[in-house]
Amino acid sequence: MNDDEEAIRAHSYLWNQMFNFMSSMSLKCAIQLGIPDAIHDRGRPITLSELASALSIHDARLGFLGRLMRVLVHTGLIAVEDDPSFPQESRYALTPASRHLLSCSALNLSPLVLFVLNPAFMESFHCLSEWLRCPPGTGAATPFATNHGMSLWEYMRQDPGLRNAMKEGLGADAPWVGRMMLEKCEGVFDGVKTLVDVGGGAGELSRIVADEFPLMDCIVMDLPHVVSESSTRSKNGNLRFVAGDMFEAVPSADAVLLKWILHDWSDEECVKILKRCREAVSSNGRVGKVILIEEVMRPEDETEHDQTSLGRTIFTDFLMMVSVTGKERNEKEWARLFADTGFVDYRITPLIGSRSLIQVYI
Ligand SMILES: C[S@@+](CC[C@H](N)C(=O)[O-])C[C@H]1O[C@@H](n2cnc3c(N)ncnc32)[C@H](O)[C@@H]1O
Ligand SMILES: O=c1cc(-c2ccc(O)cc2)oc2c(O)c(O)ccc12
Repeated sequence: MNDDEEAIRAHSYLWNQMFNFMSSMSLKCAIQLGIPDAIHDRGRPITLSELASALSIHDARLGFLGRLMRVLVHTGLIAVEDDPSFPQESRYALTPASRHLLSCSALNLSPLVLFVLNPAFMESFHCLSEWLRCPPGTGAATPFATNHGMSLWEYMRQDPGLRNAMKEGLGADAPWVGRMMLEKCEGVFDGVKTLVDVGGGAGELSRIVADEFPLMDCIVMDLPHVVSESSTRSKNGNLRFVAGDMFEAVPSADAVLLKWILHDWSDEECVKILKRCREAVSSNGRVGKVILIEEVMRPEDETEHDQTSLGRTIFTDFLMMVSVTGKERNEKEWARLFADTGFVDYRITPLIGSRSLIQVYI
């Protein structure tokens, strides 16, 4: 490769990196407009004018919509099919990726996309360099707090929109996690008469467990402003919500469930939470366990291009650094946390890629 060719390649790489945010933004716009659902509802590939009419977009904006569609085709979210009988008009079709944005999809990722791409997180990335430059002992705990003057949790208390987006975004995988938990972790709820889902949000995962085990008493514990908005019901009435602070106390139970909780917190904070969980499952003579749904980062997540996790865990770890005080952890880091809290053993069951269920024993 000569110098000119190398410079062209280098520039092209940089242009792509610079414009990467437009892939995310056009994805968000496609979800907000309901483009995947409109294509799906038509039952066949859709023309631009049909799409505009399905989305209630005025004819005067047809050209703009066409340019958005060109970006979505370019990024691979939408496919374009040319029908020989209508050579003038392209028809847009779903791809495997956009099928997972459909509201009828069991694995609908749209709520998580809308949550992650909310302005409160995105603005915080502008404060990353300022935050990194802070001398030790100065500055806010996170770039989010540098930007907003408060932690994500304080921000959530006063922003019902973001609170709801978090509930919907992180709760969306509950049907899938629930199914995996029951299929891949046989016996995980054997002997569990009382379960507490700590930081359980809307209680979607607990509802699935409660419906599967009608005799189990399922308690979702979350902060007061979250619980006061929760109305999820189980078929058998064995699901209830309690307000509490996991740093203070966790209700006594045979098992404590934490899904996407500990990755929000630093090691020191996790030890405090796990101590409260340990007390909950060992109180009143119980010999219970703690069940975590978390990423267990594997060596290959940091090196190889594995479609199931690569990038995802590196990026969720980065998001945890920017938005909260947490991080994604590998097995050694998890084992150290459990030992530091006085747990004697643990068992990891991979659910998909690095997303795992960890049973921690007292
Ligand atoms: C990342 S979300 C996970 C929600 C849910 N487990 C899920 O997977 O959908 C974290 C949850 O922890 C809750 N939370 C934060 N601080 C808490 C505290 N001190 N005590 C109890 N819950 C807390 C939040 O309100 C939020 O619902
Ligand atoms: O934006 C996120 C994403 C996650 C998340 C969801 C699913 C995974 O497999 C890994 C990470 O978790 C988050 C979270 O806990 C939080 O407090 C804010 C944002 C996100």
